[in-house]
Amino acid sequence: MTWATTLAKADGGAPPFVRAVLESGTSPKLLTLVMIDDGKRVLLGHKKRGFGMGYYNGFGGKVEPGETIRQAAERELQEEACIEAVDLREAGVLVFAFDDQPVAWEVHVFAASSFRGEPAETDEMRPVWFNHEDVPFEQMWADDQFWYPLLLRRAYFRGVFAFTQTTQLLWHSLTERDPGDEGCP
Ligand SMILES: Nc1nc2c([nH]c(=O)n2[C@H]2C[C@H](O)[C@@H](COP(=O)(O)OP(=O)(O)OP(=O)(O)O)O2)c(=O)[nH]1
Repeated sequence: MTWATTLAKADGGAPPFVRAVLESGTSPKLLTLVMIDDGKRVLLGHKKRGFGMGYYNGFGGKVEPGETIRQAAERELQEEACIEAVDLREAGVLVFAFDDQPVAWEVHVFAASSFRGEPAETDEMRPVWFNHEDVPFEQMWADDQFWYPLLLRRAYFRGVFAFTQTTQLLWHSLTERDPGDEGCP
């Protein structure tokens, strides 16, 4: 997570708990998030249970043992929205540090513009299309408003976000990157 540590030192520096968790040597918890964006509208799910309940979000969840991050993204999209992405691409990576958790969350964001199947409501999500200009940020995670513009213009992004009380955003640092560029941000 070298890039995350570098970002944590940028923009005035993250709260100390962020650097502590990033430099602890403990592997982050890996999660996925799939955004369906047809160029004019995004497909979001209204989360019915669990972490982030009540928020609109893309589809995703924890990476299970034995699967790749991409396989996890495909599985979660099928499980939560009943669809299969046709042109799934890596869109960015978000690292979340919470002041009450010993490990960081590393969320791998994927995007697709087309899919097979018909989005359907599941136990976890109720799918709803939103025009780009109507994305309901007031009913979404507080960090989303910062990286959505990059997602929608298909710029690869990396960000580090610090939360307290689970949902209150304290600090963030975000960078736009070329996915093939492995140098420092
Ligand atoms: N947009 C956005 N998504 C986030 C943020 N934080 C965060 O965990 N997510 C995403 C990543 C995952 O897709 C999802 C959380 O995963 P989850 O708890 O639903 O995982 P899961 O489906 O494996 O869990 P479960 O229902 O089996 O318990 O929320 C955030 O700040 N913004």
